[in-house]
Amino acid sequence: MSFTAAIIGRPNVGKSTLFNRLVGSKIALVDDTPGVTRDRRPGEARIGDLHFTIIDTAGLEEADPASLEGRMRAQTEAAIAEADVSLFLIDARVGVTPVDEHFADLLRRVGKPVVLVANKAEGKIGEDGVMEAYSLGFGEPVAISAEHGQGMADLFNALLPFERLDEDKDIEEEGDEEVVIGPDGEEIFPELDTTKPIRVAIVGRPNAGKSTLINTMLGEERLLTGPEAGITRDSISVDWTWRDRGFKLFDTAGMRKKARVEQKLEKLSVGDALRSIRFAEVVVLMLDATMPFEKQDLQIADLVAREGRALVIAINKWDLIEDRQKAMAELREMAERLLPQVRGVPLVTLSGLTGSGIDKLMGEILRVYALWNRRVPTAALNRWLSGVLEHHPPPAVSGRRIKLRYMTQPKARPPTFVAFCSRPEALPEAYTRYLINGLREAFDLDAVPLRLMLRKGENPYEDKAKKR
Ligand SMILES: Nc1nc2c(ncn2[C@@H]2O[C@H](COP(=O)(O)OP(=O)(O)OP(=O)(O)O)[C@@H](O)[C@H]2O)c(=O)[nH]1
Ligand SMILES: Nc1nc2c(ncn2[C@@H]2O[C@H](COP(=O)(O)OP(=O)(O)OP(=O)(O)O)[C@@H](O)[C@H]2O)c(=O)[nH]1
Repeated sequence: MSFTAAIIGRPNVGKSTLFNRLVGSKIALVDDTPGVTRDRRPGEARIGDLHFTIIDTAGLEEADPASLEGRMRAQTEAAIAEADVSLFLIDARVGVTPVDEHFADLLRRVGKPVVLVANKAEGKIGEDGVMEAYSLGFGEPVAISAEHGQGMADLFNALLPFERLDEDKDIEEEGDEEVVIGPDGEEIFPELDTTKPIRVAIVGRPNAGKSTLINTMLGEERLLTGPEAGITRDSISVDWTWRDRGFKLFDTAGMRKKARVEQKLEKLSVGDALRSIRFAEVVVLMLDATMPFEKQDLQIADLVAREGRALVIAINKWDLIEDRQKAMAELREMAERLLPQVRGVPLVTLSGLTGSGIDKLMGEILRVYALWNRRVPTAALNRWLSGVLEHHPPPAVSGRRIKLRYMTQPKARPPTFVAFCSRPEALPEAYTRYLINGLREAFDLDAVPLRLMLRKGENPYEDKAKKR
């Protein structure tokens, strides 16, 4: 399964040329006259074995910034809306122009992912333009030459995180199944399907010991020998059974280093981590006990929280630690201080080399998986809410009390709650945090990310109740 990218940029930056390069057949017109191609055009693009849909927005008349309104804006907005990511092209030979800046504003306002691309970067003339592109505020530009096919490997790496695995959709769509209402009005939630393998990604910095752990689990040198280059990425996972429960284990960097020799993998990119996180239901972040909580570890933990996956932190190479009690106290302190966004996340010490601690790790994986799938009955939720409102009601903002009326959990994976509120936009952030922490405590939902959404409105079930 693939994703959609939109090529965005002012006329003549080389959008059609890039489109042709990626789609591989000359179906888009290329011309020196600005505005030569027309309308939005989708094509099936390919870089290496990365397949995706690309939308070209070429062919919009040159307009001065003031009149970026109109056709150009409408086309661009439509393309951005359709796409998972925008390839924002500038002309490295010209540098950043006011029209580029207007496109940048537009993209920023929409707030969807942007990959900044400095085209026509072949040779020396483009160098200044590439540097200038940083000023647009979309991070490091990917320097390419669409005409000469340069920079395609970098573009590949920049787009890789957006590739959607087949599993992605399943993960997102499960957990909001229809809830059956029983004879007494109580909700009957679907049972957790224990026949389905639990998808576990093992992520961490190079050398943390991911491959060693998986090899020990599997009891064979499987990762070191396979998989060969060219195997589809979707199938890079290994099946494993632990105490009658099926697992699919996934180790990106360790496996892909062997699978993709063309890629620079000295350092684990955020894109790599994001891929495995998306694949997983439970993510095991593996730290090296001799140098825990480095910047990259924290970044990965943050990604896991943002993607809403269940997290277990595995402290590996525990066999090397002498004063374990002291080390554990320090690790707990660090986790609390450095990772407030994943409060309560389990820390498991182990040695992938000797195999000690693996049972403990598996136990925690099962525990957080169950929590992550947890459904709280609406009645219990609202009983809890009325207690909260009594003891610690929302504050008054600009002289008026904010009313919270009703709460429900429409989905799990991760547990996601909706609260109906008279003025959601005015409810202070601190109060939302208070509610989330309260939910954690009341329903034993520590250790997994929780989502709380505020909706404007009354209790949606009140009318029904009255009618009855
Ligand atoms: N030097 C150089 N020229 C390029 C490169 N890519 C595109 N061009 C040239 O730039 C001009 C414009 O390219 P197009 O692909 O038509 O640009 P566009 O952004 O689609 O333009 P509109 O259709 O006007 O929106 C053409 O003359 C291309 O040959 C490149 O990588 N290097
Ligand atoms: N003492 C000790 N060493 C370990 C342990 N686990 C792994 N190592 C060593 O750490 C080094 C890195 O292990 P790998 O399993 O290759 O690490 P990785 O995280 O898969 O690394 P990449 O493939 O580069 O991402 C190897 O030399 C292992 O022998 C452990 O539990 N204890």
